[in-house]
Amino acid sequence: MIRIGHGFDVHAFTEGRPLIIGGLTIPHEKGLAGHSDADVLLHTIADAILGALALGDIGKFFPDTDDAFKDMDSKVLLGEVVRKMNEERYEIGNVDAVIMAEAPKFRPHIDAMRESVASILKTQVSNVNIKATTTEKLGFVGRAEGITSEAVVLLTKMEEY
Ligand SMILES: Nc1ccn([C@@H]2O[C@H](COP(=O)(O)O)[C@@H](O)[C@H]2O)c(=O)n1
Ligand SMILES: C[C@@]1(CO)OP(=O)(O)OP(=O)(O)OC[C@H]1O
Repeated sequence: MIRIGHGFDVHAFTEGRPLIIGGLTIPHEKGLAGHSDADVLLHTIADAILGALALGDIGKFFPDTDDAFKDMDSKVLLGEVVRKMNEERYEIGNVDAVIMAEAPKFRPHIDAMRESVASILKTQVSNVNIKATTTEKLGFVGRAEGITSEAVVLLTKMEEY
């Protein structure tokens, strides 16, 4: 049994916060605004997994009106979604994600990001692909107002012994 899910998220740039993407702090002059640490990539992957399981979205489980999730580490958030996925007896088949940002350049960080995401997802690095693109200076991403990300995940049913 396999299930597919799609995730999408956007966060605006802001001064005075670190840029945290894929669980890593990426050197940049601005970070992202959010109720949590605003890790747009991990939120996207969490939403894709919840989508595949028809469980809704991250706002349902981690409302941005709840102080408990203020400045939350999104590695914990995604870890909790992975726990729900395993509870439903599913595991990651593969993930393919894209980060859309005018800057910074993510390519030097992609391998470390894949390791970080794979470890949270409890899967092999070869099951995680992360891409980056600009939007050729078009739109809010092109004006460097924020970062957006999309992902698709395939989940596979765990073998029963
Ligand atoms: N924030 C980004 C954006 C892009 N890259 C890498 O550059 C390649 C070319 O991007 P274009 O948007 O000009 O097509 C892209 O394929 C990525 O490898 C990046 O690292 N960080
Ligand atoms: C993660 C949560 C909760 O702290 O906050 P944000 O960092 O604002 O992220 P978003 O992707 O807008 O939605 C999910 C929120 O509930």
